[in-house]
Formats: sequence, C-alpha cells, structure tokens
Amino acid sequence: MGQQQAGGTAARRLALELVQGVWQERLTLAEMEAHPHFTEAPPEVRARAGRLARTTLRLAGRADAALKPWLKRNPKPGVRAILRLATVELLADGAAAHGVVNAAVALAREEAASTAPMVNAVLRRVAEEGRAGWEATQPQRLPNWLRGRVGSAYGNARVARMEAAFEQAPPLDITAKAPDAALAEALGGTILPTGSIRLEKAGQVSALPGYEAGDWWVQDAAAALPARVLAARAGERVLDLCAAPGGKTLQLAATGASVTALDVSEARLERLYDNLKRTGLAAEVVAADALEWEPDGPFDAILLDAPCSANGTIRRHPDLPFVKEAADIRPLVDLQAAMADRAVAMLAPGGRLVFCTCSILPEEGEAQLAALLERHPDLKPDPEAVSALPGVEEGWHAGPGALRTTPEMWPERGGLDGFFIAALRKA
Ligand SMILES: C[S@@+](CC[C@H](N)C(=O)[O-])C[C@H]1O[C@@H](n2cnc3c(N)ncnc32)[C@H](O)[C@@H]1O
Repeated sequence: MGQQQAGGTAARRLALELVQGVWQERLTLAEMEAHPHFTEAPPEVRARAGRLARTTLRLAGRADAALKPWLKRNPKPGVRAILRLATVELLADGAAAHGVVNAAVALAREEAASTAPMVNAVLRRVAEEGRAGWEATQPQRLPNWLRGRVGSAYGNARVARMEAAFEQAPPLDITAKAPDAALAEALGGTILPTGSIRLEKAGQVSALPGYEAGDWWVQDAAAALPARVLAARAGERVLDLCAAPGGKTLQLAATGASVTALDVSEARLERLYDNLKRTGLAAEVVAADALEWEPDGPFDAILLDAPCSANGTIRRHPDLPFVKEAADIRPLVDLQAAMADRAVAMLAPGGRLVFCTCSILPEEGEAQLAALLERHPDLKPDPEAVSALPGVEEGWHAGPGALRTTPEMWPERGGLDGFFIAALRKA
C-alpha cells in the first residue's frame, strides 16, 4: 500500500470517528478535535479528516437521499456513517470510485464484517448512478425545532436559502490591522465593502503572508462588524466582556484604546494571549465570571459578544445542528440578559454598549434587545453608530441602532455569518 493510500485510510478512519462523535455522542467537533487521539495524528491526516468530516456533516441529508434507493434496510449508525462519508467523497468531492469504495469496505469490516458486501454493492451503485440526482436533491434541512423557529422569524423561503448557504464551506475572512490593496493582493483576496479581506481558497492559514508578522487575524466579515460599530477611540477605557479567543479584542486594541478583555474560560484565554502576542497588540486580560467581576471604575465603551447558540455560524460549525437542542436556548437567553444588565451597570454615563450574538434566533437578538431597553430606561438605541459603518447594506438594518445578518446574504460574494448587533448609549 502506497504512503498516500495509507494516509487516506487513516484520514477516513479519523473522519469516521469525528462524525460518529457528533452523531452518536453529541460531542462538538471542537471537543472531538481536542482529544489526544486526534491531536496526535499527523497534521496532513488531521487536515484531511477534518475537511471530510465537515463536508459530510454539511451534506449528510443529500448523502442519505443518494443512498436510499440502494438500501434494503436501515443500516446501523456506524455503517450508515461509513456510507455517508463515502457517498460524499464520491458525489461531492468527485473522488475516484475504486479508492473510496475499497476504503469504505475496509472500514465496514472493522465495524461489522458481515456488512462489508452490502457496503461494497451499495457504494458501487451510488458511484455509477448517484450523480444525476445529487445536484437536484434539496439541501440538508435544519433540525425541526430550529427550522420551526427560524421559519416563524424569516419565512420558509428564506429558511430554504439559509439551508443552501449552510451547505457551503465558508471563504476565509481576514481582519487586518491596516487593510490595504497591497495586503489583499499578497493574500490573493479582495477587500469587502465592510473592510474585511476575503480569500476564496486559503490552504494553510499560518503559511499565508503576514501571518507570522501578526499583520492580520482570521475573523468572519460579519463577526468583524460589532467592534466597528463600537468605534473605540485611542485613550478610551473599553471592556470586551466575553473576549476569548479574541478576534474582537484585537480590533479594539488596534484602535489604541485601553482595552480590558475578560472571559471565564482560561483555556480560551490561552488563545487570546497567543493572538495578542502574535499581533503585538496590548490588552489587560482578566479571567473571571462577567456576572461576578467588579471593575475598578466605569468604562467608556463595552462590547458584549454574549455566549449564544451560535447557529449563525453553522457554515463553519456544521456539527451544531446535531449537538444543540431546543432546551439549550432558554438558559442562554437568561445568561445573555444577566450579562447585558451587568454591562449596563459597568458603563459610564454617556457610555456606549454594543450587544451582539452569532445566532439567527430573535430570542437571542431582536427580542433580547427589546427586553433590555424595557429594563433600562436610561439606555437608548444609537442609530448613528450603525449608519456610519461602511459597506452595511439596506437589508441588514433591524430597527434603530440594530443590524441583522443571515447566512444567505451576499450569495455572490460567498455568504456571511448570521449575527445580531445592537448599538446603545447610556444617558
Ligand atoms: C461568542 S464567544 C466570544 C468570542 C469573542 N468575543 C471573539 O470575538 O473572539 C462567548 C464567550 O463568552 C465566554 N463566557 C461564557 N460565560 C461567561 C461568563 N459567565 N463570564 C465571562 N465570559 C463568559 C465564553 O467562554 C466564550 O469565550
């Protein structure tokens, strides 16, 4: 067996473990990929396994439709996972049938030897006849509980467009300390109207020009908006209340403001330290619970990027629909409200607050803002903060001082994460 073939089998086995962790144990890919079993694999095997697992999670619904005509009975979960992985390789990646089918048969022998002939026969049919129906199949649907809520908020036609967007692997967006045409060209990207640099194909991020020098960091174009809305200024006292891993802290620090970056997770703060070190930017870092921490004085501006269901980022986290459930939402909404109240208390008179979440659910966005304004009569929307922002499209405005992005926006440019962003000012 050649080296590449051996690597291919190892990557497929690891990809199988990843999707099985998500489907069977409801673990996130981040949790699975933190496991030594994954981290100790060779980098190229990890990269290939991660790519295959993510594509399979995005396209599992399509794979099931392609498999259905050839399956006499419902296979056990482990065998279905092998069939889905192989179907995605065959029909989405266009991989050569021989290698894919042989590898799947080998995995099936390890899983349950008696299923190997069935796996072989089914995948040969899929390879020969599956392509015609593949493009015509509907994109994978969101889980029913989420589809219902998103449908009520945006209408079913828009949900279908979101589902189509969630199937696509996102481009790589970069926030630069000083974005300019020369940097965009060196990276092989384009400058988006909102200021981020977008690369359609990235490869290994750390090998890109300017990474070692800390000239930029990876951040979705929508995720770059909240710090731009806050518009921190040099010398201001600014708090990033849920800061790690620090994309928004870096933006705030790059303005010359005096930034305090707080997060409860020491592990995530390690990544924030790394990011500050690489970019040469400065912030005071605090490991604490935002609900308990007492600052030594009020802040001129606070960014609250609150913990949320994160379903605006399903393009980059295709495991989320399989691991999150309806019961997760209420505790998050309560936590966001409590954090927003703490933020208001820590704000100086006349101070600015930006509240944001990367959720497409109104409970974590529009409704959260309405309830916050109701609880705090001294807090007012700040429409100028969002109207001054370059590149913001008419359709993103969601009431005074608020922006709403959803993943089907900017289809011609490669999409956008779903975010809700509200700009507020304290009396
Ligand atoms: C949406 S993420 C923040 C992303 C970050 N702003 C960025 O741009 O890189 C939410 C963060 O809230 C943190 N968090 C959750 N509960 C917290 C709490 N009680 N106090 C402080 N941070 C908390 C999580 O550890 C997580 O890092």
